Amino acid sequence: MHARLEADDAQPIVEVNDLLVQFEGQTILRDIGLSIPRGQTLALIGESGCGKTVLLKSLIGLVRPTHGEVIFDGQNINKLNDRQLTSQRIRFGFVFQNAALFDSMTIGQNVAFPLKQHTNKPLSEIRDIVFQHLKEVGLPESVVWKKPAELSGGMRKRVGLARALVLRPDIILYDEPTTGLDPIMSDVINELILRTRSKYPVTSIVVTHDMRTAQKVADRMIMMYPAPRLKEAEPQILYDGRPDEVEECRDERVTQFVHGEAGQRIEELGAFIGD
Ligand SMILES: Nc1ncnc2c1ncn2[C@@H]1O[C@H](COP(=O)(O)OP(=O)(O)OP(=O)(O)O)[C@@H](O)[C@H]1O
Repeated sequence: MHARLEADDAQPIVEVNDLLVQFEGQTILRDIGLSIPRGQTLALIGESGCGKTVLLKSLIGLVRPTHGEVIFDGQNINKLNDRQLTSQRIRFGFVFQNAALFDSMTIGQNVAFPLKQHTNKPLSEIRDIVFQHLKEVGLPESVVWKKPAELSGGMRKRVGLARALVLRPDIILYDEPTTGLDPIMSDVINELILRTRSKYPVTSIVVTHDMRTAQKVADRMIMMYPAPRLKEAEPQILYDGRPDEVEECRDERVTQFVHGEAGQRIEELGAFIGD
């Protein structure tokens, strides 16, 4: 039993092999190879439109690869039928950029929603789980009767995190968790990502444009580059390493991105400011 557990732990939770995704002949992802060990917190960075969301959607089977495969917990998700896919998808928790709460429901109903949809737990237990998770993300019990519109952006994000956690996911996908928040609330969210990881044995993928978030929460950082602008045979992942070692990367596309410098891009975009 013990040996089996060790073997399972050694197997990456996600493996992407030779992934190619094209839409109407346009290549968005090419030759992506990625192995994510269990428990890792991976920050995924890269400029707008480089394919981060398409990669996340590929991981959960919402985008079908043109070529290659995605293995989730030992199963090729591209070979699963709809029912099997749904049962795998509930092992993912999503924290969306805009929290994606149901406006017509109360906060309590929002957090309870996945439990009602996917479990047969009695209402009293659901209630307890909702209160416990609101507490974990630092929200008072009184928010349970409020509607999302009555909460600040930071509070809504925390409700989104509580909702993502109630089914005890194996993997959490955070989509730009700090976008639109002030620096203090951004740090609150970063702390919650870290605390979630230390409390639960969860694997996390954090899509972010915020270097402070990447450097604070992640064990590993990957920077993607838009496929159409790559040189032939160049890998699409330009950086794969520790966030705090990114300064040592020799590729100036990486360091410019990290420092927020336009570099060559201003010329490539054909931007014109009269001189
Ligand atoms: N279903 C689709 N059909 C056609 N093109 C698509 C589809 N989904 C995404 N794309 C294209 O794929 C490219 C990558 O989009 P994606 O949303 O993954 O970028 P991103 O890196 O997540 O950007 P952002 O940081 O702005 O969210 C874009 O050019 C987009 O227009």
